[in-house]
Amino acid sequence: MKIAMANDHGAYSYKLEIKKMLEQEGYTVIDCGTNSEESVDYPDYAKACAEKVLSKEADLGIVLCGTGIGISIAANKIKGIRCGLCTNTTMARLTREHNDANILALGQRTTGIETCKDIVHTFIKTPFSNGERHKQRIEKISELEK
Ligand SMILES: O=C(CO)[C@H](O)[C@H](O)[C@H](O)COP(=O)(O)O
Repeated sequence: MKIAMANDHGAYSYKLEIKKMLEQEGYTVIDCGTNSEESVDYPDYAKACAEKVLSKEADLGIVLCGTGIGISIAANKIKGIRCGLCTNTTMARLTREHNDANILALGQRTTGIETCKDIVHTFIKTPFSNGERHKQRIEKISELEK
């Protein structure tokens, strides 16, 4: 599985730690930056990750900023992206099962690293439930993009 990752300066160290974990587990990580703690604008990195997911170069994406809020708002502006900001594993499971989220958002300043690692594992291992009611709702989200 290929996973695109992108972050702003507020989540650089979490990106490195989660990227290392995923690579050690055999996942391919496409690192869309940023790669320092120099201040940057999170929408640029949300876009970079979203492009990898939409082009299918990556199966899923993970975006990180201080809270996960800014970068998830930006990612969700991009047509075809369903980005779920998660602070626990139940949210991670349900955003895959119910929303078929294709990008996970995490916050370095708000969520502990061990929790984030558990969230990442749950997110990438949980399939969409394929439930009819969920498909219908996701179709309605797509309608909102038109
Ligand atoms: O978008 C955010 C707030 O919801 C993120 O936490 C950003 O990382 C944050 O705004 C960056 O703030 P900074 O003061 O420029 O480090």
